[in-house]
Order: sequence, then structure tokens, then C-alpha cells
Amino acid sequence: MTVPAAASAADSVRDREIGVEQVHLDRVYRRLEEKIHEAEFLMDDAAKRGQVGTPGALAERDAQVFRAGIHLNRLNNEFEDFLFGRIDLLYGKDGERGPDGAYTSVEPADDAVRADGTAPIGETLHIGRIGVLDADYAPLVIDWRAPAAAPFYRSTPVEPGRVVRRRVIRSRGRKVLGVEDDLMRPELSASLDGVPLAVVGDGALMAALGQARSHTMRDIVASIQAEQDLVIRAPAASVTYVEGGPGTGKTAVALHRAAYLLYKDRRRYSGGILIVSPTPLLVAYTEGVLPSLGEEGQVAIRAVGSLVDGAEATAYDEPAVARVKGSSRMLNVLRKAARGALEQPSAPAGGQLALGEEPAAQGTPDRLRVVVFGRRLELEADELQRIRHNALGGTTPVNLLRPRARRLLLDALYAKSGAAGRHPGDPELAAELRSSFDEDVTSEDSFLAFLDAWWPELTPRGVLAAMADERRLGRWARRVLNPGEVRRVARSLRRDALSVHDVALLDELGSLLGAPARPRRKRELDPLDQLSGLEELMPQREESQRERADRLAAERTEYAHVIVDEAQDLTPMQWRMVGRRGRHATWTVVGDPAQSSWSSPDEAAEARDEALGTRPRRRFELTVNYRNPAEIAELAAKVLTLAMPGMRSPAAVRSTGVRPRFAVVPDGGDLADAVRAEAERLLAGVDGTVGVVVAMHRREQAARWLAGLGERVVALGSLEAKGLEYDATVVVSPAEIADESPAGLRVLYVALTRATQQLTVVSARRDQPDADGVPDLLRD
Ligand SMILES: Nc1ncnc2c1ncn2[C@@H]1O[C@H](COP(=O)(O)OP(=O)(O)OP(=O)(O)O)[C@@H](O)[C@H]1O
Repeated sequence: MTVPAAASAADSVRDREIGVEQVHLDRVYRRLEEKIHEAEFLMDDAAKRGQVGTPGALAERDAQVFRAGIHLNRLNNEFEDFLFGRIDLLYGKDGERGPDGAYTSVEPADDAVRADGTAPIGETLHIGRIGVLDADYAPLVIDWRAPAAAPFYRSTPVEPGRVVRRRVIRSRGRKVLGVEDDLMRPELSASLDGVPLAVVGDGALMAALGQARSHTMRDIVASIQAEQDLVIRAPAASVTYVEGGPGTGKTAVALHRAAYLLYKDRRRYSGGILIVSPTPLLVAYTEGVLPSLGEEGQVAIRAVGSLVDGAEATAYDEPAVARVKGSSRMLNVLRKAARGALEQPSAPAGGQLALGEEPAAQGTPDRLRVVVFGRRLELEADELQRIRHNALGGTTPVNLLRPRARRLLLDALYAKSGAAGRHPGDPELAAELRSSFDEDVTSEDSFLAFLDAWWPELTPRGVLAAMADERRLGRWARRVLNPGEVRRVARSLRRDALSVHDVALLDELGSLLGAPARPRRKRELDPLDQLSGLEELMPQREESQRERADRLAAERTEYAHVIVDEAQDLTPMQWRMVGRRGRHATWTVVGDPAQSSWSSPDEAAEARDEALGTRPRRRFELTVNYRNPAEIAELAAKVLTLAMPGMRSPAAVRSTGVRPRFAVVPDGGDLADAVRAEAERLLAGVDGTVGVVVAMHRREQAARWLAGLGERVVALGSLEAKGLEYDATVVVSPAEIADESPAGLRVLYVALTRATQQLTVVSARRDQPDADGVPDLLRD
């Protein structure tokens, strides 16, 4: 076979340039190994001398080296590209070097380009996942987050700055596999060390976008685009607000921003960044990205249903119930419930216990009897009611009011005892009498038992369980929810599992109730201990530094920076929950109103504004769709027009020439067969993953349809598809998805925008497909 001369010349340039980068990569790895040995030696040495106290005691530099070691391991194991970019720059306006060893100037020097259009390259920078300096402190690799690396992302042919050539390097392990160049100043005849600058390939972005997808998201560090870079590097002050349509990289940008903030101010953000994600599926999909950027374990990525420790949302509420539970109307109901639940019904109404509620055996006592100073004293139901009412005044959390209630009870008993007026002229004696009265009462078992039953310590779970009782909920929700809503909400609370909406209610209740007193430490008490109260004096075992750090991380409820992904989906109650975790934080909020599955976006926006307070906002918009080929984006845009008239869809960056396919279930045919056949067809057509999106009520059914087709294909309910992507998708019955909730059209828009290569829409009779199989909702 003969190879055309031009192609073979291009190949040899490519091979030569790959060789050049290989030499550099070898140097980098040698240096990395040296640094790791150094670090190991330092740590060994320090350990021998017993000087290693905590990881925090390592200097920042050593910590960097340590991370480099982790990185090297991973790179060797997982074959990711450590070094991925390079820029060749003209001489800059001044020769100052910044802290990372690179020249700080952005603009070319006045004489950087000669009169004849030739220009020597003044500086070459390699960009990688972390920075590496050679033994003379010259940069071998610049961290992608360093200011000097910004031109790699920002430079465009329109505004090239000093960048002449931008190169993306593809490597696996220690081997350079390829390079792709973009020329930013094609008009110049640039040369490097006297040799004309070579140009290879036709851009890295397209190569990245065309790759097959797996079940985990990849970082985009080698191909971040200028508009995305602006968001990633925006200063962390106040609120950074990012909107953009499907596939514009909002999730990717949010994750890279977390890594960037850690790099900028590690001391401030270490362990203190929270990313709130809509579903556990999206958490699983994205959680590998930060480690691949060198940030292992520094950022908490939590699904909105897992924000409360000990609670995990696994159930879904039907749309009508979700709408009630998510709305800020619930706040009034919960306020009443948090106080009302102090009154326990005497016997649980048949079958109405749920969520681990402990039945109160006796119900709330309606009479208090004690014997003090040899006298029998009693408080009757109406007196107890009055005392409870007085104790509950104000907005103090209920559990913290118990001491006040106890004092009011003692006051009332004392008043009854007749002892109050006994020493009118001697306040000291009167006080003494009172305190011995109090001591007498409070040492009586009957009083303590009464207090426990009459003012029980409430837990969020307990109150939520009490709300499962329709009668009680009806009382607490009077004039807020209608009887139908009360019935449905109460019924939903009687199941075992929690929904995402329940979790937000639990969190709200947590703050309305206040932290219950610490559970008493269980330990065997020696009788002497009990007599003398020695327990207080026993020295506590010292908590080790390590244990303390772990405990603080686990107990952390407030963060320095909160990133909310898919923010359009947070309900008002969820915004309150998330807001409590970032009361003093700076925020990055990313979302797309057109993809909102919440029925009242205005109400949610109000709650968002309340959570974010009056902090100033910096707004960004992402405008390019990197996920969907134009053929799929165009079809999805039809639903967007119905869902949000007037909203623009983002421009798709590429086209594949493959149009969406329309399949119809024949009359009397089986939906399962049609879907399975399409899934099989797509599995054969793409290398990566296939997602089959169905209406929520068909989730389990659909998993059975696909049984045996292997791991590359998954079935998901429309709400679960949020944020995810697949090489190919099957969207099953658009009408069914659209009709499932008031936000159905927007949910359908989400479903239609998940594919990177191919899309099949399967219609049933309800979709009213035309002769070409195009369902009613997707016609022009
Ligand atoms: N600059 C880029 N280079 C390479 N790939 C990119 C780039 N930007 C985005 N992508 C890819 O495009 C896809 C969509 O990105 P992402 O999921 O972050 O979008 P999104 O805006 O969150 O979408 P949605 O709103 O639909 O959830 C991902 O596969 C992502 O890796």
C-alpha cells in the first residue's frame, strides 16, 4: 500500500512532536520520583525522631510532594494523563517572574513580533494536574490552576494575548500518545530555537467530545473553554451564579471550581467545600473527578437527600405530595408540629406508627402529684396546660425549653405549698427554703418520670412520625393544607423509607427542636461514684488529634464554600436546609431553569434568594452545548419551546450526521419488546453506555425489560436522569413523561438531552405518533 506523500509528511511531523513531548514527560517523571523519594525520606526521618504530629504539621510544600506521590501512584495505576497541555508564548512586556516561575505579563512585548512577521517563541510552559519544579526551581509543569496557566484556557484566535500555539498532549501512563494543536496567531511565522513552529492535528476539544462515555464522568482539564474558565477562576467572594442549558458543562465547571478554590486558598477551604448534587446517581457519576484533579477527600459531595446524617432518602413521593412537602407552607406546619408533638396521644391510633416512632405507653400525663415537706401537692390538667403554654412562648427550640418548663412547674408547686410567704422579712432564709423545696421535689422519681412524659425530648424522626397521624397533622396544618393534602402527606409518612423531601423536613425539625441533650454516657458506675458524684471529676480520656479531626469532619454542618449543582431543582424547604450549611459561606450556584422538575420555580427562586441573603451576585452564562450533537439538540429544542416559550437553547458544538430515530410500538405490540430491541440496536451502535429513560412509575419494570443486556445499559426514571449522560439513550413515551407531573415538559427536556451520540424515541399509542413515528410532542 502506498501512503500519499503529504500524509506521511504530516505523520512524521506528528511523530517528531510526540518525541519532543516524550522527552519532556520523561524529565517530569524523573523529577517526580526524586521528589517522592525526598518526601519519603523526610517523613521517615521525622517519624524516627517522633516529630510527625499531624498531617497538618507537614509544611505546605511537603504536603504538595505527598500529593504528588499519591498522584504518581494513581497515574501509574489508572493511566490518566498527568501532563496534558503546553503553550508557546511570545516574549512578554516585562521579564518579571511570578511565584510559579512563569513570566507574569499577559501582553506581548512591543518588539515580540519583528517587522517581517517572524516571531521567536519567548517561553514555553507545560500544564499539568499539579505543578512540578526542577532542581533549580524552574517550572517543569505548571499547575492548571496557577495564574500562568490561564492563557492555556483563555486564549482564542480573536484575543490570543502572548499565545502562539496551544497544544493538548494525550498520554497514558508514562507514554505520550498524541498531540493536538490550535494556532492562535496563524498570521505569524513563529519559530522555536530557530526552527519553525510545527502544528499537528485539528483541535483537542472535538477529540474529547467524541470519546465514548463510561459510568463515571471524566475531568475536562485539558479542554476547558474560555467561558468556562472564567467561572472556574472567578474570585470566591459572595455568590457566583451560573446559568446554562443542558450539556454546557455546568457540573464539570462546578467540580473544577472546587479544585481551583482549594488550590487558591487551601487553608481556608480544606475539608470545607460542600457540593450539593440532586441524586445519589449523579454523586456516583461525578465523584471521581476531584480525585483525578489531585483533590482526594477534600470536598464533600452529597446528594440533597443525604445531607442529614443518619437519614438517607430512598423513596420517591408522588408529584402531588412532593409539591406540598417541598413548599414553604410546610414551615408553618412544622413549627406547630414541633411544639404540638410534646402532647403524646394516649395510645397509638391503629397502624399509624411509622419511621421508628416509639409509642408513648401512657400518653401525656394530665396531672402531677408529688409529696413535699410531708404534703401532697397536685397540679391539674388546666394548670399544666397554662404552664406549657407559658413555657412555649417565643421561638426557642423546644428541647431547650425543658429547663424552663421544669422551673415553671416548681414555681407552681411552690406557690401551692404555702411556703412562699413563710419568711417575709428574711430573703436569705426564704431562698434557702425554696432551694430545699426544689431539691425535695426534683429528687422524687415520680417528678422525674412526670417530666420525661410531659416534656419528652423530641427527635426530628419522632415528630415526623407523629405527623403520620392524619388527625394530628390536620390540627397542625389547619388553614395551611387542605384535607386532601393532609391525607396524602400523612399517608406518605407512614411508609418505612424517607424521600428527599422528608430529609429537608427532618433538617428543619432539627433546627426547630434544637439538639437534644447529649445521650448520657453508658458506663458501669461504681456505687461509690454514685454517692459522691465523682463522675464529674474523673479525668476524660484525651481525644487524639486524629480522632478530633475525624470527629470534626463528621460533625461539620457549616461550610466555607457551598456549590449547588442543578440548583433549579431545589424546593424552598431544600433551600432552607442547604442555606443552613452555608450561613457564612461563599457560594457557587449552577443551574438551568428550563430543566426544573419543581412545579413552582418562582417560589423556589424566592427561597433561594432567602438562603443566599443579600450577598452580591456575580452572574455568568454558559452558552455552548458540549454534550449533544446538533441533531439531538434540535429535537430537544422543540420541547423547550413548549416548556419555556422564549428560552434559547445553547448552541451545539458538533454534529454527527446521525438523526434521532423514532420507533413505534405497533397496536397490540409490547412496549417492553420495542424498548429492548432499541436498546440492543444502540448497544451495537456505540462503544460506551446506553441509558433508557422512562416515566418514574415504570422504573422497576424497565429494569426487567433490559435484564441480561449487560452493564453498559441502564434503566432510569425521568427524575433520575438529571445531570447524567450516555453515548446513546432511548426515551420511552414522551407523553407519559410529560404528563407525570406539572413540570413534566421540563423533565422530558432533561430526558431528551442526555445522549452524546444517538437517540431513539419510542412512542406508544398515547404519544400519537405520525406516519414517520414522530410523537405529537416532538413535531414541528
Ligand atoms: N470544555 C470541555 N471539554 C470537554 N468536554 C466538555 C467540556 N465542557 C463540557 N464537556 C463535556 O460535556 C458534557 C456535559 O457537561 P456537564 O454534564 O458538566 O453539563 P451540564 O451543563 O451540567 O449539563 P446538564 O445541565 O444537562 O446536566 C460532559 O461530558 C462534559 O465532560
